[in-house]
Amino acid sequence: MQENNLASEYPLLEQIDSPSDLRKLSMEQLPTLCSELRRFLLHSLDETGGHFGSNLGVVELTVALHYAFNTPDDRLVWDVGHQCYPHKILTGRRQQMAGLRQAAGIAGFPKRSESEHDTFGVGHSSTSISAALGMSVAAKAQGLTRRVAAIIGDGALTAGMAFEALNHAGHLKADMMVVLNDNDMSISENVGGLNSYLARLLNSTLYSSVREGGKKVLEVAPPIRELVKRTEEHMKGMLTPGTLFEELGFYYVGPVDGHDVIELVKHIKQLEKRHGPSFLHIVTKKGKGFQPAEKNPTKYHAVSPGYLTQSTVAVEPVKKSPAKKSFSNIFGDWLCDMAEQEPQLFAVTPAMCEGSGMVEFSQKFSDRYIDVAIAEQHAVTLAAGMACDGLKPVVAIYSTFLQRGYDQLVHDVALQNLDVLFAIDRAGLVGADGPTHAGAYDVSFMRCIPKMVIMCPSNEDQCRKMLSTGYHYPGPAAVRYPRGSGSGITVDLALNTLEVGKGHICRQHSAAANQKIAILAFGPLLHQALIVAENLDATVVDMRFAKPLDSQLLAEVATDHQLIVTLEDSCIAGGAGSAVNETLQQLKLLKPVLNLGLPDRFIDQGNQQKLYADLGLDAKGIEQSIRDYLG
Ligand SMILES: Cc1ncc(C[n+]2csc(CCOP(=O)(O)OP(=O)(O)O)c2C)c(N)n1
Ligand SMILES: CC(=O)[C@@H](O)[C@H](O)COP(=O)(O)O
Ligand SMILES: [Mg+2]
Repeated sequence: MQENNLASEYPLLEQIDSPSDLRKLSMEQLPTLCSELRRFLLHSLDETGGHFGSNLGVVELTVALHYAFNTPDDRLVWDVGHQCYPHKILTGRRQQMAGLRQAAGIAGFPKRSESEHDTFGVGHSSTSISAALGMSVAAKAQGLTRRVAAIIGDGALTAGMAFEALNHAGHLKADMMVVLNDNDMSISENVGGLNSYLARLLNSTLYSSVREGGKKVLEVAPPIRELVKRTEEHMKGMLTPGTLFEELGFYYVGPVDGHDVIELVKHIKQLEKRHGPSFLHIVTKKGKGFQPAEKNPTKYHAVSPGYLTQSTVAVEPVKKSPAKKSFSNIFGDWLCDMAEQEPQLFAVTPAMCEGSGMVEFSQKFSDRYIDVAIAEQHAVTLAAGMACDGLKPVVAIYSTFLQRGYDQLVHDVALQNLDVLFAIDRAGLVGADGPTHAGAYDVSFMRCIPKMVIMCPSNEDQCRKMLSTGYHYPGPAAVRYPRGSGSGITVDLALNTLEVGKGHICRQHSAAANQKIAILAFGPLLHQALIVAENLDATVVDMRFAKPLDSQLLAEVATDHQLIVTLEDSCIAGGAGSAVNETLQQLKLLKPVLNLGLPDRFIDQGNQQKLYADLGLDAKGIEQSIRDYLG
């Protein structure tokens, strides 16, 4: 976006390089600023793509918070952080929006190293209340009168962690504000009793009018304040029970129109004077101001570049239609096919139906489809319970989000050897979402769990076979596959299985090979290994299982080769390569081993393929590493 265009198109917005500039505006100018900001977002995201509906929905809220609070000294803590673009624009990063979610550009989530305004790094949901409470505790300990607010969506509020924090904040009577941005949506429709409860709160006009009446008097006649307050409390007790949030110790205000920026500023200013925890419940529309997104917020949760021109015609956001099926689609197809013949198959998702490729299953097998909301821990233990009593649960979960359910995986599933299949999507690097969403650690954190079977498909066909293998394996099993598509290989539609713990030699070095090198690949990087092998005349083994490792094959290969190279799209620390090292030691086969995989550091966002290339995990880089190792 050209800065010289901004002067004419965004006259107010271009005056704002920090929230202190924003605070120079009059209240009356704020609605105009909001419409400029919304327009800016629409155009900026047309160039870069990114999270969409949530950002359009929080324009007024973001302006109001920065206007009412003295940021960055006061703290704003965003939950998930996918709605932080207006915040980034108002905090000096307007021009950097052109590089949003790109390599060397600004991140798509709040990031402490990027700005003092990003008070807490995030990407996973439901952390904001805990973090804000921590900041409130710190402010008190240091004698600071700092205001702190957590901004959380109705989806993120469904996670246990959010409730743990509410419970504690009420107990501490902490000086903090929770702003609930209720747009009645998660990525898909929000589910659960809490969602119904919020809807009931919206409908209880009686309660709102009592509170509204009370507030008006409260502002004009201080002596009557206590009387009104007591009457209000009394009425609440008589007419409706206190809200859940009041019961937890919060002063609740709402529901408030989250698109009325002036009202929002007034409410926030009122609340920030109070001591103790307060709860501002605002109602917004996901995708506000862009009709196709308002109508179809799930499709517009995130967009690809170029959505704007075409969606005004097509109403659907433009997603590049890939010729090849993604691994998520391969999983979704397998799920439907397996469910046809297995009546006890149930599929569980923690709020990631679309991303996990489960839309068709959710429609065809609605009675066996379970969206637990954003509740990964619960998803895993729910599956454990189902497995105890005769069902065959399949938990579809992103690698990064399984981190949330780790104790449940160990203690509730594996320890009891329960028959649960984990379909782990987004394994490896994911690209634009960056380090918060990288599926880098699952092999390492699962490998140490007794009884786990861990499968790493190198292509789509193998992925399907591994899903069937894991499904029939009578214990905890995981298949981990990457974001996006594979090579487009034809998939055998039969529901065949593989032998557990068996690898496969794909290519043998020739008799004339100078150095006998064996590349042991775990997962989709096998294709890069095969290219390298042509140049180096190496053996290539598709190991398939990170656990149990094919130690017999490994022993054979180690005996016959001078160098073993392990290759994986997960972190080397404790990964599949480490399993090879350990096994070789146990077998007393002390061979030189070169472990290639994700390095022991967090990898920033960027184009997925390019990131792998930059890390030396494309054919060229792998060959170079091997040549360097051999000296
Ligand atoms: C622990 C975790 N699980 C799942 C996700 C994926 N995710 C990102 S945004 C989102 C929906 C959040 O809904 P809400 O908080 O209501 O925000 P909205 O998108 O409606 O603005 C989900 C499920 C995540 N980021 N973190
Ligand atoms: C913010 C969040 O956690 C999700 O919206 C995530 O960005 C989805 O990622 P995919 O695009 O890989 O489904
Ligand atoms: Mg929501």
